Amino acid sequence: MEIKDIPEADADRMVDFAGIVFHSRIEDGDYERNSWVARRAERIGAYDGGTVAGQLAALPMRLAVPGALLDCSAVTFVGVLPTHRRRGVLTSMIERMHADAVAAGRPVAALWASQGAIYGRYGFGLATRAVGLEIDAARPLELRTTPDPAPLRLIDPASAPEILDPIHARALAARPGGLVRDPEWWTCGTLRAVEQEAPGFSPPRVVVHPGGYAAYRANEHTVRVEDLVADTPAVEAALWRYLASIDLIKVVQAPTRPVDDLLPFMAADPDQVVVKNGYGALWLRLIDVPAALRARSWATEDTFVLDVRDARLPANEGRWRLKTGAEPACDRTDEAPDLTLSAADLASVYMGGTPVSALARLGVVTEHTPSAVARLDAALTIPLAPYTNDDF
Ligand SMILES: CC(=O)SCCNC(=O)CCNC(=O)[C@H](O)C(C)(C)COP(=O)(O)OP(=O)(O)OC[C@H]1O[C@@H](n2cnc3c(N)ncnc32)[C@H](O)[C@@H]1OP(=O)(O)O
Repeated sequence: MEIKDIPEADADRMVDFAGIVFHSRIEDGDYERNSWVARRAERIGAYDGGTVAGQLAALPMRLAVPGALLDCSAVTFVGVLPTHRRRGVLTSMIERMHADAVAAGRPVAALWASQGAIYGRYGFGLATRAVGLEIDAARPLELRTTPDPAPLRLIDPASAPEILDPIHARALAARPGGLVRDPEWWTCGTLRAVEQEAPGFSPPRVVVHPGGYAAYRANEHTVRVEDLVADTPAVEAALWRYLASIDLIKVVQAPTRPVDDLLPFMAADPDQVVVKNGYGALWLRLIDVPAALRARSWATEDTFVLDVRDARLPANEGRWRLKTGAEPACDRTDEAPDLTLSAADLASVYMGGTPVSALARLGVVTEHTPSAVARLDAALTIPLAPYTNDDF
């Protein structure tokens, strides 16, 4: 098996290949979108002679982490032919992706996993989670927060990048976990014409407030919210009120919302907003542990010696003296460790979405110095839970 680049001319073949491994029929509009993803990615192939037996795409993106935007390999389109599975093909492609990310100086990689059991072995940890919300819109939505009265306007999605991006940038600064979106990402990704998961729904509609926006699709009785961000709870209230009051609509579905979304608390009748499900969203890989730890902002001034286990990227392996606070530092040390943890678990806690204390209680993070777990949790604390709503 030879691991090498897939040429751009074969980008469409990657879409066909994805159809085979995911057992799906990719419809017209979605085909174009997938082809666009394959073309803008770094394309890694596992070749068995002239046949592609495995593929992996890595999109060069920027990921919002607490207090910073980090270069990130956003990994997608991963698949191995059913004829070649469980022979180490995926492992070889991940090794190549890791090497590419190191060479490009990207401190992190991220992905959405088709199955949660796959990526932990490669040093990925589940870093953001999401919930699905549903509003009963057959009756008026009463809210405990007074909606901001500024007027809302529907805009042409073509003008969305210019109008929405500054609002989205503010949201990324307030809440980590999302990707920086360029104009193409807005139009071909976020506001794509066809959404395979919502057959029969309208093209995207975009409603804008000076301090927020909502992008949604609708059919004759349902609004499906695809993206909603707001500077303040009052703007959030204005957007939810609008969505729930559209004529003929009986239900508002929001399949991907932050785990600490205010809406369930904001509804005057809590039974009117149902939390449908919770699920794992973004898996994060700290490609360069010290660079990632230096880059994020920290809630407390403290010092830790972390003993990091990373068999896949040995440059991360060993003891790191981490100084948190206004001027973070992270350097090699021989001092005795306060905590021992895997690179995957460090990735899980890195954006503040998983408590170190939970992992310590599971027995997978070892505390050598009493209170080190509680202190690290305090240093990692962020005001809003991390949230990823970028589909790739
Ligand atoms: C970011 C994304 O794109 S997610 C999409 C992932 N793709 C899919 O789910 C499509 C369908 N599945 C596939 O294409 C393949 O089965 C893959 C990509 C999941 C795995 O590829 P393979 O080449 O078979 O994996 P590989 O042989 O390198 O496996 C390495 C290890 O992972 C384990 N593993 C692989 N797939 C799975 C799985 N689905 N569940 C649990 N363990 C798995 C293997 O058992 C092996 O473990 P070991 O090292 O202890 O022996």
